[in-house]
Amino acid sequence: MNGQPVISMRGVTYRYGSCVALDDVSLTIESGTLVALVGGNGSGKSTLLGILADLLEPALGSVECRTRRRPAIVFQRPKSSDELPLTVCECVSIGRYGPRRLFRRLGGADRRIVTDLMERLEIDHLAGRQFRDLSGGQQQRTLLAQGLAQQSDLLLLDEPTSALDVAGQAIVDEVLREATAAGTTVVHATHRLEDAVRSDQSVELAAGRVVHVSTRTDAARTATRPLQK
Ligand SMILES: Nc1ncnc2c1ncn2[C@@H]1O[C@H](COP(=O)(O)OP(=O)(O)OP(=O)(O)O)[C@@H](O)[C@H]1O
Repeated sequence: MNGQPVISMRGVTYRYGSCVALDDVSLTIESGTLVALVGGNGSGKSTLLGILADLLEPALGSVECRTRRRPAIVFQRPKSSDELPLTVCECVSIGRYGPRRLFRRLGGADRRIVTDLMERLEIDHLAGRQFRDLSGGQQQRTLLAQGLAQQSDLLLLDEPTSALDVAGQAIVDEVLREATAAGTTVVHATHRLEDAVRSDQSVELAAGRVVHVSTRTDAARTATRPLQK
């Protein structure tokens, strides 16, 4: 099903009180692609992720999300992260509890998924450490593993590599590529130009509006169209 439109947004506007965070945004995202949301501080990237995650309700416009599962969203730094006494392994395991299965016990298959992801993101040696005691980059890899553990077909990431060193970025790039190759659609907000260049589609926001979209073909990335008024 790769290449099918999985998200269609039409004329989406979102306001925080009098602040217009998204202004008449239209966007189509295909399944199995890596999409970068780029733009300066306050341009609307996190708000757009919140809309895609169905956490925020647009004031105007429509959002059609043809995913089979609930989207997985990974925030930069959840507010609870300094309070909850969770180990890295427990933190990743949270991704295996669906909304209605909070009190079920994890089975062997769940534990294997958690272990594999910790190995893949090279945090397995930190499994027993407290999440709140980790460095920023180690926390980001743990939260990404938690998002991937949900095995959603739509993964939404808010600046997943902002605290990572070069080796960590390479690991995450590879893991995200594997995820899209397996059919997962990944949308990530980023300030890094190289993330945008490596993505299949790059969506640039400024003051809540989409000002440019570019897509990458196998041969090269081509600027397709300046968007909107
Ligand atoms: N909870 C909120 N209450 C009021 N205004 C908000 C709130 N969250 C965001 N905004 C405003 O909405 C606009 C878009 O913010 P958003 O966080 O989506 O931008 P961003 O591109 O993710 O920024 P950054 O790169 O700094 O993370 C900004 O003007 C911001 O001040």
